[in-house]
Amino acid sequence: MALASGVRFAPRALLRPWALLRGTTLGRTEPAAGGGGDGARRFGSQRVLVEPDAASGVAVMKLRNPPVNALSLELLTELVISLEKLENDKTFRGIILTSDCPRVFCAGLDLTEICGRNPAHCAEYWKAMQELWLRMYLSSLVLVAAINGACPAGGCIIALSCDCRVLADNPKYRIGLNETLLGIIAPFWLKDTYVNTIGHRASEQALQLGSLFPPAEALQVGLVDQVVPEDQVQSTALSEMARWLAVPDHARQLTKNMMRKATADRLLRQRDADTQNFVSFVCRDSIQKSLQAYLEKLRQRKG
Ligand SMILES: CCCC/C=C/CC(=O)SCCNC(=O)CCNC(=O)[C@H](O)C(C)(C)COP(=O)(O)OP(=O)(O)OC[C@H]1O[C@@H](n2cnc3c(N)ncnc32)[C@H](O)[C@@H]1OP(=O)(O)O
Repeated sequence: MALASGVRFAPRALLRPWALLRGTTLGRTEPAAGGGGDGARRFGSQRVLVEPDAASGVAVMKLRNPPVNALSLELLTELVISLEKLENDKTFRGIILTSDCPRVFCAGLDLTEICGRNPAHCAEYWKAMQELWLRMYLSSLVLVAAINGACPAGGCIIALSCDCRVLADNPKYRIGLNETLLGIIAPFWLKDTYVNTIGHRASEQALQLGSLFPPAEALQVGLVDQVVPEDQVQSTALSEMARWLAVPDHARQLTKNMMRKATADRLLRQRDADTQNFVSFVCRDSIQKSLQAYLEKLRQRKG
């Protein structure tokens, strides 16, 4: 993790996700709709669409794991790989992260990955979640979240790992860490990310109550930086990106590292213990029952 002008400080090789991608189309490059030159070619995978613009050095990364962009093991893996690809390509200085699924930015953890699964699977899944958070939180690129849908729990953590958040002004698009409402507890690094963003007292309240904030409240508490009409989310995210890219990379990167390193190091120091805690917690019968009941409620809510 050497730190110097233009040097990337994101931890690398923490996970070897390639083996998980059997049958996916990661790395395929195709012309973007209406595009022509190299700068308009898009790439990505089955669940992550990347639209790079080499001229501006900005890539738009779209989550597309319908119906709700739940963070399945495959989606986590493909996100990590797409991020790594952009981090390693000196053409790119920023990523706008958004959803390709209508009305939902990201529904958080894919509960089917931790319901009725064996401890080894839960451990593999949790390591992939840690990996994504570490990579996003410490990314040397500017990450702007263009939040065009509901953003609970793990979805909120992904947004909070970005440098800036623009939320569409729709009362249905609520954002926050609602873990307690599922009968589960946010681990310390989710809590730390929350505290770093909205402060201790607001986090204390919001975490215990499992609050999901509608846009105006999310803006007021500092969970998002801008709330704009839905059709302006993308353009506002681009304007924000321009503001962040106006700062010399090395100064911005070193400052970001200074602000975030201690929080990330805390997880890096106790990654295995955190995984064991997660596994032993979610594998308890009582927790499995709550998760199952929550999933059932979600399924019945439909229609
Ligand atoms: C112990 C350590 C804990 C660590 C941290 C955990 C963080 C987490 O992320 S826990 C996950 C928390 N997530 C949620 O509470 C979100 C639940 N989902 C929703 O509230 C809604 O689905 C939505 C607001 C995101 C979208 O609403 P919409 O009406 O558009 O869609 P639905 O009809 O509700 O859902 C469609 C479909 O998707 C299934 N589904 C929804 N969320 C999840 C999920 N997180 N994991 C797996 N599956 C999910 C839902 O059951 C529906 O499935 P069916 O089509 O089969 O009925």
